[in-house]
Amino acid sequence: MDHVFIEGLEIEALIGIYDWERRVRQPLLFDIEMAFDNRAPAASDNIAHTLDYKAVSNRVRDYVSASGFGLVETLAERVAELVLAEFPVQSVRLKLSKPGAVRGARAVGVMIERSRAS
Ligand SMILES: Nc1nc2c(c(=O)[nH]1)N=C([C@H](O)[C@@H](O)CO)CN2
Repeated sequence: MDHVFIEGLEIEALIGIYDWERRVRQPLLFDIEMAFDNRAPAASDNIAHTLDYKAVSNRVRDYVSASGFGLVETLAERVAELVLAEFPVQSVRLKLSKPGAVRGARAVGVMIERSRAS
């Protein structure tokens, strides 16, 4: 299966379980891989036939910027649900990184993969 991907999408959000984290926005990084058959857009050279990575990026940015969850698990799940519900992808693999959250680690976070119920 082909994929369309978005790598290193940086979005600031309210995220975290500690009191101080409820008062400041923190940077998050999203890597998103979406299963999508690219043969139709390749044949037509028409953006209308693609899974438009810019449209997905804008939608994810709007959602994440307005969110305020405690756990990265919750946010990752909601973003995967949104992508599956609003875009014609078979499945989505999502890595959510929270840079600088743990001293000594470049980033921490979660990776999930979700498929459309068939
Ligand atoms: N599995 C998780 N562990 C932790 C989370 C989380 O969202 N998922 N969150 C925190 C704190 O918010 C942390 O990021 C602050 O540095 C701790 N562990």
